[in-house]
Amino acid sequence: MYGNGKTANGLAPRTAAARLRELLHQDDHITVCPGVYDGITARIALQAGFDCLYMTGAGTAASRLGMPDLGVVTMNDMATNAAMIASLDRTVPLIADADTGYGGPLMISRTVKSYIAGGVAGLHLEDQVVSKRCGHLLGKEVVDQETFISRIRAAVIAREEMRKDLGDAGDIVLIARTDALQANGFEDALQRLQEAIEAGADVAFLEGPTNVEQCRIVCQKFAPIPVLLNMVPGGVTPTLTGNEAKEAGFKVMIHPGCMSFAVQQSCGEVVSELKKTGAVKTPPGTSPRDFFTLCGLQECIELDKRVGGKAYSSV
Ligand SMILES: C[C@](O)(C(=O)O)[C@H](CC(=O)O)C(=O)O
Repeated sequence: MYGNGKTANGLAPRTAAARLRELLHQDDHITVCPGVYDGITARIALQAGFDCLYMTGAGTAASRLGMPDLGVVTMNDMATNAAMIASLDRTVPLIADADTGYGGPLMISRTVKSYIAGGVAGLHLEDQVVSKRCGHLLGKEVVDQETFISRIRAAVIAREEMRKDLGDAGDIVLIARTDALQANGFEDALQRLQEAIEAGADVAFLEGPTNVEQCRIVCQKFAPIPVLLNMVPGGVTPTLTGNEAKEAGFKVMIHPGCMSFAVQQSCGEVVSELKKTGAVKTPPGTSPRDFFTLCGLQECIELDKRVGGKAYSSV
């Protein structure tokens, strides 16, 4: 950024949240976000040209802790991971899972502020109990509606405080997620989302709709408030394509498991081959250079050159 408040291309800089808000309010458009959880998966998704990424909590728990999505990750695990991913390409907004907010209202405030400070464009906050689980597992428990709304209020106030200090850079898109459908039914889940929107949330997220009719109803009820669809393979929601989800009325669709499940499958095959034969079959053209290029090798070399370095001139 230059002293006149403009970027190198002469345009006013846009914050991550502003970019996400723009995507969410485009007519006849659904934003499809791959679920990423580390530097490699984020780089792969960026290279594929997605205009928004999703940081999955399940993937973060699995990749950072080797643990299932059962509420084991802490705010620091999540905020650090989200900030790293958001930093890889500031022009591509990141939506990050914030689970239950990791505690009471004071902790939720701290979580929201940490995500904003890390450059996250949007986060979702849910109404499961703190010992939560993946929304597509059975036996979920939710907090009462009043507690859920106090979580949303805590997030809204944290954002207000950040905006007061930082202006637009203090903004973040708040996505209210309810898991109440499984235990309390559809009407209760809709009511929870309604109150969350009234409390200042920007996007509604009904976790685990079990049929397309529920999808259509939730989108119709909240329009023009954007509604998010969580597409989990093997989960409780019927599989919809991007177009089908758009037709149902969704404005944003996350695929949290798309990378983790692919890694489980493809790495599983590679290591079982290695175990069996003692050799690894790599596709032709694979090399360290190729892999590091995915992770910004060229930009690193350029930076070193710009400061007069020659360290990588013969890499
Ligand atoms: C969206 C989600 O919160 C996530 O962690 O990515 C999970 C997805 C999953 O566990 O596969 C969810 O609760 O739906």
